[in-house]
Parts: sequence; C-alpha cells; structure tokens
Amino acid sequence: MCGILGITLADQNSYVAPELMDGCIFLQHRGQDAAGLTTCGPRGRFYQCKGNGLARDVFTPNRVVGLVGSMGIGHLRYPTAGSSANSEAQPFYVNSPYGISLAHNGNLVNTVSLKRYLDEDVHRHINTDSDSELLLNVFASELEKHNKYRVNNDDVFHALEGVYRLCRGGYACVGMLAGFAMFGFRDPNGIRPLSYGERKNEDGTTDYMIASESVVMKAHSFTTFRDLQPGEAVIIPKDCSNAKPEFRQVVPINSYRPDLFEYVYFARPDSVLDGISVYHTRLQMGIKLAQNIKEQLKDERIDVVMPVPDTARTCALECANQLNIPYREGFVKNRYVGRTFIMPNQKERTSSVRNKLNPMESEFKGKNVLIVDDSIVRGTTSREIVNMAREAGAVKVFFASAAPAIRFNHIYGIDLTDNKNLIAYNKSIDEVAEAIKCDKVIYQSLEDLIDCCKTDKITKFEDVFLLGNYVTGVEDGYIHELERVREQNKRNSIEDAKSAVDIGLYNCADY
Ligand SMILES: O=P(O)(O)OC[C@H]1O[C@H](OP(=O)(O)OP(=O)(O)O)[C@H](O)[C@@H]1O
Ligand SMILES: NC(=O)CC[C@H](N)C(=O)O
Ligand SMILES: [Mg+2]
Repeated sequence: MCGILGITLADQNSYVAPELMDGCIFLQHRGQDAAGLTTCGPRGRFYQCKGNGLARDVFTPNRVVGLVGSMGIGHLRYPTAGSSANSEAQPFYVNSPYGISLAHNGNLVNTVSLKRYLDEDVHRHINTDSDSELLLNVFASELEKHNKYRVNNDDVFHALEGVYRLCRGGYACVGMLAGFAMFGFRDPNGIRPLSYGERKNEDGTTDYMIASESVVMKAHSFTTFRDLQPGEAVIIPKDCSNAKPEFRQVVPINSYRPDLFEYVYFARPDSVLDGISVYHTRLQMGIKLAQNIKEQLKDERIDVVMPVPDTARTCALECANQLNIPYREGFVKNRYVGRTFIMPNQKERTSSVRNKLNPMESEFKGKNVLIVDDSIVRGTTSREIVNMAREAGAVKVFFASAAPAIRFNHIYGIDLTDNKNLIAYNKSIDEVAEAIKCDKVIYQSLEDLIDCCKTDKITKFEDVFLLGNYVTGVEDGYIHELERVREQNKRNSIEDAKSAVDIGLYNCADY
C-alpha cells in the first residue's frame, strides 16, 4: 500500500501545493520510504519535488516554493516492487504524449510480460524497476494510439480501457495530463482503495480531491465523497470552475474485493473505505477475538490485556471490555518512530521494535498477560514483544492476533516475496507460539474477520495472503522476478539498500 492524493482547485490562480503537502501528512502511515508532489501550472507545465524520506523531510519550504499551479498529485511510497531507489519515488512522468504524471498504489502481477510488450511491441523505454513506471507507459502508449494533436475525455477513457486490458493486479491511480485534467481510476476488483470528494467554495465553485483514504477528505472539508467503483474512472478538468468531472465505468466490475488487510492494519481507523468504517471493523475484531479467547484460554487466568501500539489499540480495548479484564498500556510507544512493518529491511525492522516500544515493568511483574496485536506477519514485532514482556517479569504471555495466520504472499500490497519469511509459513499454531516463545497464540478465524468487515454490498474481500488463491492470477516467473530485482539491489550486504544502480534524472529529486 502506498498513499495517493490529487487535488484540483477551482481558483486557477491558487497554489495547490500547500494543501497537497498537508494531505500527504494524513496519508504518511501508508508509505514512509519516499514522498513526491507534482503540480501543473498555468502554462501547462509540471513542477515536481520527490525523493526518499518522509513527507516532512522531502517537502521542505525551499523545495516546494516553486511548485506552482492549482492542480497537483502526491504520493507516499512503501516499495512493493522494484527497489527503494530514489529514482523510483513517485509520481512518475513521461513527456509523450501530451505530458503525463502518475501516482500508483498497488502491484502489477504481469510485469514480466508488460516489460517485454513495452520494449518489443510499442518501443517505450523503461528506466527503472518500478511497476508503476510500466503502468504509466502502458497508459501513455494507449493514449498515443489516437495520434491526435489534443485529446478529449473519450480518448482518455478509451486509453484506460487498454490499461485495464493489459495490466493485471491491484491498482488505484491518480494522474494528470499536462494543462488538461486530473484523473483517477481503480482496478476491476477494487483491491486498492480510492475515493473521490468535493468541497463547495463560498463563491459557488467546487474543488475536487481523489485520495486513498477518506480521512484526508474530511480533514480538508471535502465533505461530499464516495468511493470509485472497481473499474471506474473519473476525469476532472484542470479548469474545474468551468467544466464538471466526468465519471465512467470503463470496464465492468469483475468482483468487488477490497483488501482485507486495509481494515486489519494499513488504513487509519478514522477512515471509511468502501463504505466500511475501519474503526468499527477493529472494534468488531476485538469482540470476535474475545469470544475465541474465552474458549481457547478457558482454563487460564488472564490478569491484564495489552495492545501492541499503535494499530491494535482499538481491537485490544474492545477485547478487554468483552473479557471483562483490565486493559493496560504495557508498552509505551516512542512517538517519533514510525511504523515498523513498512520499513525496507529486516535489520531496521528488528531494531525499530525495541526503539519504538518500551515495557512498563509494573504492568508485567508477576502477571499473566494477554497481548493483542492486529497481525503477526514476519513475527518481528511479536518475537520482540514477548521477549520484552518476559524480561519485564510476566509469568505467562499469551498472544492474540486480530488477523488469521498469514501463510501466503500478499502480492497486491506487501513488500514480501518469499513465503518462507512469514512466521506462520508451514507451521502449526503451536509451532508459531514456540517460534515467538509465548505460552499460546490465538488467531482470529478468517470467517470471523470477514464478518467484522462485510456489509450488504461487500461480502468478499481480497484475502489471498490467508488462502493463497489470487483473484487476478500471477504470471509465471513474477515472484521470481520480484526477488531477483530485490537481490540485485542489495548493496554492501545491507538488505534492500537504496538501489546500487540508482539514477539521477532531470525529473527526479536533485538532492
Ligand atoms: O509480524 P510483523 O512482521 O512484525 O508484522 C506485524 C506488526 O507490524 C505492524 O506494526 P507497525 O509497527 O508497522 O505499525 P503500527 O504502529 O501501526 O502498529 C502490525 O501492526 C503488527 O504489529
Ligand atoms: N505500496 C505501493 O502501493 C507501491 C506502488 C508500487 N508498486 C511501488 O513499489 O512503488
Ligand atoms: Mg503494530
């Protein structure tokens, strides 16, 4: 998951960059590795600032002062394909045809054949290992086929049909055509989230936003918003004071399957995705998990329930309420350390858990503790946490997870290529408990997790990482290619170091 954002302001003389920067801060939890902004100025030119780092570090005042224009897009990157190279920071840009800038959330699963197609059939040069650059070039090549001096909305929708035909995987995108329009589109299975919002101005005009999560809409007073449907696209004219956005269901909905992991971990609790409140699902996860715990730990005494901050808090609190056991914050979180799971290498992830969470000894000494987390993926967090709980004097340590055991790659959104890196891979639940050295692990069942999230409209979810059957299929050699690129970009034996073949480009960060 990355965070994507686009804003088009009605006032053609206004600057969108400050609001885009603020918006990116609201989506920072979706990607900590790189950040980028591209705006489109009055003469139709693009202005860009992007590079590795957090939004607040990349978007310094002297870098964004030159980002002129009332329309712009932003991206927060958590690399899930290619490498962590500076040159893979988004938005991506191609000058032909018409000048296109694109920000992408998701993963394409047919990159091997797309690369070949772009090279051999349509002769487009690809300069990085990013799948987003492929997606942008597929769109550009489809648009080019019209061979027109200027395009219109129909041409853009038509080009998107080509993108849907050629690109497989999970994708939500926001882009711009220089001087013409901003656009957004979502994959036919609705795996990755994307919302569209409107804000009424006092003079009667309307500003528009496209974003990964509703939280940024609300915070910026885009109070009328809805989710784009799977396979749906929207085009918002640059001068939106004179023309209205146009929506089109470009391809039929294949199946409506939002990614279950958005509700478990990715999204902020104060977001509503596909009409489902993330906060509400996490409360439900706590209720269901408590029922499970009552059965599985019926012969045990639990003195205290503790969350693993931050994401598990909502679920753990409700779980404690249901169990009628005191809820205690046993781990104090250092507010200056970001999310561990989306850090790019294992060394960093492991040391980050210790730097981020510190046990409150009084809450552990002589007690049987039930620690609740949203998920156990590689086991980096749970291993360290159990260790810390024991060091702090806990007698028994039980570990509950709001997500079921994760045994397969999450190919549409998690940076993980090898199943063997999953702690539950080829292990029984007792073996997982043994691996993280706790007394018992309790997992939520998939059925219960789906019950926590489903609505009348959405009953199916992208749950491939739990079952292993990919809705989009995966082309032969895809996982191998992902791994190969990762390997290639290892430098000085530091896993996932910035690409050894990093490229400085005129449209890349210049620092
Ligand atoms: O088993 P693992 O591979 O460690 O992954 C799972 C952990 O990673 C995430 O936390 P993270 O620190 O990223 O973010 P948070 O502060 O939002 O909980 C998640 O909430 C789990 O705690
Ligand atoms: N997490 C994401 O959505 C990443 C988008 C894209 N696959 C990249 O690696 O840049
Ligand atoms: Mg966590």
